[in-house]
Amino acid sequence: MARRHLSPETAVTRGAKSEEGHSGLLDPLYPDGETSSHEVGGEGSTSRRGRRPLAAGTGSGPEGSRLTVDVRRPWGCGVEEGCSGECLCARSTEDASPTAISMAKVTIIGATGNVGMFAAHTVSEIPYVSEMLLVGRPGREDFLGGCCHDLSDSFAARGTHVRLSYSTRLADAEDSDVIICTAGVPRKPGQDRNDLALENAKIVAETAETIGRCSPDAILFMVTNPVDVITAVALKYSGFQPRQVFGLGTHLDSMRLKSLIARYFRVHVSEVHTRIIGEHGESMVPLWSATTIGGIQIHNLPTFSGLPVQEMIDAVRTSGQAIIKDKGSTVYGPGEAIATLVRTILGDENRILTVSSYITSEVHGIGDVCIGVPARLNRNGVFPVPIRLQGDEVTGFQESVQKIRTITTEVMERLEEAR
Ligand SMILES: NC(=O)c1ccc[n+]([C@@H]2O[C@H](COP(=O)([O-])OP(=O)(O)OC[C@H]3O[C@@H](n4cnc5c(N)ncnc54)[C@H](O)[C@@H]3O)[C@@H](O)[C@H]2O)c1
Ligand SMILES: O=C(O)C[C@H](O)C(=O)O
Repeated sequence: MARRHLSPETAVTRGAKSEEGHSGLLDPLYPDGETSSHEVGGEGSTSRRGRRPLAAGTGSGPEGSRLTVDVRRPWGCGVEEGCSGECLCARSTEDASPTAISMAKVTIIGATGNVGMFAAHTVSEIPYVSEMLLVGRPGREDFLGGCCHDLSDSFAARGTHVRLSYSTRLADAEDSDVIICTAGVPRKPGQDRNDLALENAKIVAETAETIGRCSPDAILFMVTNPVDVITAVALKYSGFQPRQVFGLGTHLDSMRLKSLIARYFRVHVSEVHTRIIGEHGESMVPLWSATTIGGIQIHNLPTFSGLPVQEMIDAVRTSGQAIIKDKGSTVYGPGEAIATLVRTILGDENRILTVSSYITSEVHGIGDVCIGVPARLNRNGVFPVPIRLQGDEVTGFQESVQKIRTITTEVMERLEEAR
């Protein structure tokens, strides 16, 4: 697969050209109509990977907050250079990142669902995405076609272009750089995410096996719940390396806590840096030791003593179910969180975000489980960052790991029995 490599400078030039109305570059290797899936390109849809979308960048600061200064500087505003991760973990030659930024194909599996559909919109805004494939189940062709049509109208309004296609065949995900999986049943009011484990594991095991065969170099991003268990299933059945598979994990929970803290202290969300690790679920663990406001450790703020810590954590724990009860599903939070992570990978940003990742011994020697931990994300995938926790955080994390490990083992056994 030929790739077009863009340095940041060429990226600007091409963005500017598109703004003036140029239709983009022709890639003679990939004329229109070559893919087996259904394509919905706007007028002037020309190359498979070579288009430079016009979308403004929306860079992410600590734990994913968007920095407005990033607009139209998709490679970052420079202020993040200090948190590239290199000071925290030695880089091996294995994970050395490419220096040029290449355009990417992103596939969304489960694209007819609430989260998949909105993720298609948010991911299409990422300036490194030149091609997007929406995958749904057989029988949903009209719906998928309608989604592509609707999205391409939004591109016209936004002034961007991403080459869009849809398919009901997973094999068309071939050559994807990132594959996002939102396929699976969502919980109903009153259910726990873990109630979905076996049903969704069956769907994901089959999906991951196919992806492992047809797109062996992709990075597989799991959203389906219970996301930690499902990430482990995807890792096993894809046959991928651990760096290639991760889940949305506690990134969304971290965003929810960030929002509550910012509101409490009446500061802009970008001033708050916080993390929740462990299960994306009941046993999640807030890291107050890693929480800062305006760069000041939260314990050093006199007002911290008045912070309703337990209420805040309870609110984060119950956020998903509260939204599901009121409006049926969570969409905007996960959709934006998905885009932040995809952008961090495709932009080779090396930011440290909290995702569900396979750990060996990075957190207090605990390992052999997929769970929410701080990890460095770049074009080569996801690399958990070795950390030490403080006080209650250690026992909280151990308990969370134990819970997820038990459910994962049970699900893996049941999957094997069923096959
Ligand atoms: N990790 C997170 O933070 C997070 C956030 C939101 C949603 N989710 C999870 O994402 C999943 C999707 O949520 P949603 O609200 O979009 O649900 P939805 O019902 O709107 O969409 C489900 C999607 O999965 C597909 N699907 C269902 N059964 C399938 C099967 N047997 N084979 C193939 N595809 C199948 C459907 O066609 C649809 O595209 C759920 O598991 C939900 O819990 C996770
Ligand atoms: O809560 C859910 O079931 C959906 C998702 O995990 C969320 O937290 O929004």
